[in-house]
Amino acid sequence: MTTSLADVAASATTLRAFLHGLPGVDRVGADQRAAMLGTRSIKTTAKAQAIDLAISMVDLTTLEGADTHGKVRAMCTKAMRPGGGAPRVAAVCVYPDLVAVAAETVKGSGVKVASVATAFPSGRSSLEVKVSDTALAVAAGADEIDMVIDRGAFLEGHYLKVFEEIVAVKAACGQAHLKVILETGELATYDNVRRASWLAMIAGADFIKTSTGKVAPAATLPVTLIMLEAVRDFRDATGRQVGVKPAGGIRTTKDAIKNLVLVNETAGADWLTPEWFRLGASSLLNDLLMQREKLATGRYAGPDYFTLD
Ligand SMILES: O=C[C@H](O)COP(=O)(O)O
Repeated sequence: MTTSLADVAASATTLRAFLHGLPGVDRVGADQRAAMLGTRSIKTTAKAQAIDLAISMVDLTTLEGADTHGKVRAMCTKAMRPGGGAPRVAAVCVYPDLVAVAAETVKGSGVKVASVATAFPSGRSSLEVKVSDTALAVAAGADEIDMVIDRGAFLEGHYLKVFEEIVAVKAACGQAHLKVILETGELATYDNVRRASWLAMIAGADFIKTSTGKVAPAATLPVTLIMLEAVRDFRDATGRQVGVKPAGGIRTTKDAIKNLVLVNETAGADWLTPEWFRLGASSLLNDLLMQREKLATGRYAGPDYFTLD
């Protein structure tokens, strides 16, 4: 890379020139490669390991207006001890006002608390509100902040505005990790997914995340593939590793394993840990646990065995 990234973000013009200078995404190629990797089969022993790895990468999520303290506590208990000897999940993900309840429940377990600050899911609020939303969530005990980008500004080409918001939210995070949600289902093109990925990483994202789970399409394989290519290329260019989190619509063990194959074949094995790859999902964990049980015993557990998400 001939220009340093500090120079890239020096002005709206340089940032725009850099993002529009990224190679275009071959749409057909990306769709075909994702489809091809999605059909790879894996051996039974590898499948058992893949299921446990996937469980350890789950950001177990509840993001409903009707969420209660009781629901969040129950979800946290399941996150810490999914049952049957399965590993704990990576994190629980909740709205900011429920961070304190989650943090108290998972304390000392190693399960992180993530929160969707910044006027999630639309992001339609002032920067002051977004920064304060973030700071309050961190003060309440959030280890990770999942912010949404301003898709309106991005689609109008106001990249510096999006960049500055991410920088401001990152500053408000302090020690907490920042996941930047691109909401790829609203970005219209794969080229935009690549541009938004780079924009977020240049601005300081620790993770890039596909979706809020409130917009369709959410975490499609081609979009995750493009984001994995972006983090791989960003590390080659800068030496800094950024994580990836597909989220929204990932419900089955099959979906989870397809994602793991994609990670391995695209970004590489360095990303195959919960530190660098997460699966944001509200109902995936139950299917992973059921398939795990099936592999271990040869039969599915009864319907009452697992708590419903
Ligand atoms: O961040 C995670 C998503 O909101 C979860 O979406 P989901 O309910 O489709 O699994």
